[in-house]
Amino acid sequence: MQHVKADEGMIPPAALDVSRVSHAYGPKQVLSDVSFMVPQGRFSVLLGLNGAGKTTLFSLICHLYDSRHGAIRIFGHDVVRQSGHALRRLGIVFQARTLDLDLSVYHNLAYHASLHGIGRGEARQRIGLLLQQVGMEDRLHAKVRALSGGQMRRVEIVRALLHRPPLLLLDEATVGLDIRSRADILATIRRLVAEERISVLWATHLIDEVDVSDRVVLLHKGRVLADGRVSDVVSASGTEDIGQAFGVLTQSGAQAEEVLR
Ligand SMILES: Nc1ncnc2c1ncn2[C@@H]1O[C@H](COP(=O)(O)OP(=O)(O)OP(=O)(O)O)[C@@H](O)[C@H]1O
Repeated sequence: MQHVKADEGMIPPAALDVSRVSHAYGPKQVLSDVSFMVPQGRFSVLLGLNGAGKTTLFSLICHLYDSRHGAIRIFGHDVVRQSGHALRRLGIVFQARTLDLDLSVYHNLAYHASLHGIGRGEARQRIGLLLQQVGMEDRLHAKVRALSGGQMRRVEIVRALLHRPPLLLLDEATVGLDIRSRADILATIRRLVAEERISVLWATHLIDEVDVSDRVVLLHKGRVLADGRVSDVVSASGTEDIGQAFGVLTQSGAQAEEVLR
């Protein structure tokens, strides 16, 4: 699979370019030579079982840890050497909830906006607009503690988008939500991609969150087994759908890597 580099002439850089990244916690190797790209303005899925290494990868992308092996670029900016340029283009929703339950929706968001140097007037406007986009404009002054799990996730999505990042990463954003809330959150993000042209990497272990028109990166035990359009991954694995492809690839490991990369 060909990976286009950011500095190749007229070709626009990928929103996210992960190149040959490895990571170990002490002696435990959790990512091995991981490479893939997230194209601009598209919804891409990072699909992997629990423990595949998705959260570790996200931690490296947002520079919580140094990636000592390999390189990560956001719109062509290296997250280690040009972290300011790279990280201001990135919004992230972590798996664990991180809102202050005792503050209102507005105060949680306004606090975050001020950390990004967004003035009070602009922050108020932006918060209003984004809450409207996620269908929560009527909850501006509600205490976060009073919100449902799905509503809290929406507030976290708004918070991640306040500084207008062109790339949004979401780590198991629907975990712990009921079926209806899961579908609503996913639809909201897909609409943002279609209407605002933001680039999204959606990490999940749930196959039913993958659409046939998506791009998918299949991560298993710290290795990328497949990377490309869902239809290509499915046909290259000789199966009928991404669920079957996932099953085949995760059972046949290295052999599958030969077929699909
Ligand atoms: N701080 C840490 N120290 C040691 N091992 C860790 C640490 N964080 C994660 N791991 C291990 O690294 C592997 C990958 O974990 P990671 O959380 O990145 O996977 P994941 O795909 O996000 O799974 P999940 O959805 O369950 O969080 C797992 O075996 C996990 O136990």
